[in-house]
Amino acid sequence: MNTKTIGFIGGGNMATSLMRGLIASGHSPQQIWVSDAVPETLQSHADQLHVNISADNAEIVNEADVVVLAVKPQILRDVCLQIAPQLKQKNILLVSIAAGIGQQSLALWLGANTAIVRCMPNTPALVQTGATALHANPQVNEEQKDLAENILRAVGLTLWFDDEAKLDAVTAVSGSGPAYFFLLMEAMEQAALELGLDEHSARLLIQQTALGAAKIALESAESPAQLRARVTSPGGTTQQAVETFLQHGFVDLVSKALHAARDRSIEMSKQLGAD
Ligand SMILES: NC(=O)C1=CN([C@@H]2O[C@H](COP(=O)(O)OP(=O)(O)OC[C@H]3O[C@@H](n4cnc5c(N)ncnc54)[C@H](O)[C@@H]3O)[C@@H](O)[C@H]2O)C=CC1
Ligand SMILES: O=C(O)[C@@H]1CCC=N1
Repeated sequence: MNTKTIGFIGGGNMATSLMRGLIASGHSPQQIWVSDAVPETLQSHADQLHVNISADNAEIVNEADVVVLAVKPQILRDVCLQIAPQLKQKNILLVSIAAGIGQQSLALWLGANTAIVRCMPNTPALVQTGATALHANPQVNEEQKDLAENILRAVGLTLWFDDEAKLDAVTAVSGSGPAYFFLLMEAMEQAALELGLDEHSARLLIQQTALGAAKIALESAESPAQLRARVTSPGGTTQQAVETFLQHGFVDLVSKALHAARDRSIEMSKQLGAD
């Protein structure tokens, strides 16, 4: 387990997932610092996670060996400009998890010599089943690469990408991805109620089915199409359902949704970044 002090600027959904995941995997809460603009958020982190809190982003930079930028992309520029003067005095690794903000913008705001790992995690980090893509700028040394990887690997799978542009696609696939599965679960639950199941039974059956499908997909050497075929008895119930999905443009719809997410990531970098 790494013994570095990890600072989070922004203590919202994603930072909470990462902090909980790190603590669950053995990282000491004493070696985690978090700042936030909302005092109640900070107090709840102190009460529930027993991490160190501060209302001052500058204090996070002072205390930490690595700082994770976990604010919304819309305010990232202001936060970076705020901490930039301190970074000149303290050469530490910055890890940005903001969607759609590229290395070029981060370097402009934080200082050209700053070691920056840009990454795209997802909320299942909360249960140590996250998936994170990472990209390092040339200032990041091997030790810092290991440090960033250790933080994110504590909460799930990590994958490095040399080509930063791929992170827009990753955002559309795994960054936003949990929401797509939750949407499917919501829709299945609604349909299950229409079919006469009670809410409790429907939710349990759907959750366990999602878990089982993910587990089998991970553990099997077969493709999703082959696994689907194993459920689909000719002339049976699954065939009816799958044909209904396909006839109504399911595959095209998923493609359109992922393209829209990818395009939004690119658009955000143009609107909010300096790329
Ligand atoms: N939620 C998700 O599934 C994922 C989010 N991300 C990225 O993570 C970042 C954070 O997203 P969420 O956690 O969902 O947002 P969030 O809104 O839950 O958290 C942001 C936090 O920053 C705090 N904040 C606002 N201004 C601040 C300031 N000046 N200084 C310090 N803290 C301040 C807010 O009070 C809030 O608690 C975003 O950049 C997003 O693109 C990346 C991957 C997945
Ligand atoms: O919706 C968003 O913009 C962020 C990035 C990926 C997941 N949540």
